[in-house]
Amino acid sequence: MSKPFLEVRNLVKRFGGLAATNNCSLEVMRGETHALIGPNGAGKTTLISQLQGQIRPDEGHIFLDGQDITETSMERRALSGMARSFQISSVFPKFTAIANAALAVQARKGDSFRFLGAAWLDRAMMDEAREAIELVGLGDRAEVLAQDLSHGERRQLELAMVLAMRPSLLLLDEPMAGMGKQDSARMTRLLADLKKNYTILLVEHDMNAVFALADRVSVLVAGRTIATGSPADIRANDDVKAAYLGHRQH
Ligand SMILES: Nc1ncnc2c1ncn2[C@@H]1O[C@H](COP(=O)(O)OP(=O)(O)OP(=O)(O)O)[C@@H](O)[C@H]1O
Repeated sequence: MSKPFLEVRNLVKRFGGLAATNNCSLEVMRGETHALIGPNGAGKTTLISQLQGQIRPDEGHIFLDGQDITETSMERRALSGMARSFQISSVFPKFTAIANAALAVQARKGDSFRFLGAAWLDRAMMDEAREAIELVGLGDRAEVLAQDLSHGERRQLELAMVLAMRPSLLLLDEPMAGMGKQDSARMTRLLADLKKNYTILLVEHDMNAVFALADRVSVLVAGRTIATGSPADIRANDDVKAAYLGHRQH
């Protein structure tokens, strides 16, 4: 059996008396699309924040490609390929889609977002930015200001910005949030295409998307992984069914 690309071992994060992740363990194999599901408040976002390095665990370890990164800074994790989807708030509304993607390329090259230097004077960076924009299907919207994009298109732009980081592991926290049926379906198709080339950890409430995309699914309940398996296994798992009873998803 090959080693996991991402391994989470007994992660604990407490907020006061509440353990948001409570001895959480998880393994994601290289090339896999692994979905993380669970009722509201189960600790999914807290787990992703610990993987990204934004929140430090109280206990436990995180390994990326065999390296213990539990104490590694968020910046170093990003540079070593761990990329969380940008939130809409990190998109610059008055910049074009492609300029936003260029800033993400620039960030990968070690410059801060704050130094808006000459990102768009650098031909190579612009080519990379265009490639990312085209990968997410926004090629013909490249010159549109981010503020004039639809909600769905802005989420596509966030994805382009993550891809511009050349990630080895994509952490996607609810990429379909706030989307209508049509946009969700488009994002699902886009991710189905991307999953061929990336290792993805996907947190998502949209079960149609989860079951369409995931190679394996882990179920988080009260901060702990209660089951991991194929989508078919998870659908049939009695513990999972019980955990969801009374927890309607939004
Ligand atoms: N910064 C914080 N301070 C205090 N409590 C927090 C903090 N962040 C999260 N929590 C609590 O930790 C628990 C897990 O929250 P988290 O957002 O990780 O769950 P989730 O599974 O992502 O939920 P959802 O599906 O609703 O997004 C919740 O009870 C939440 O209220």
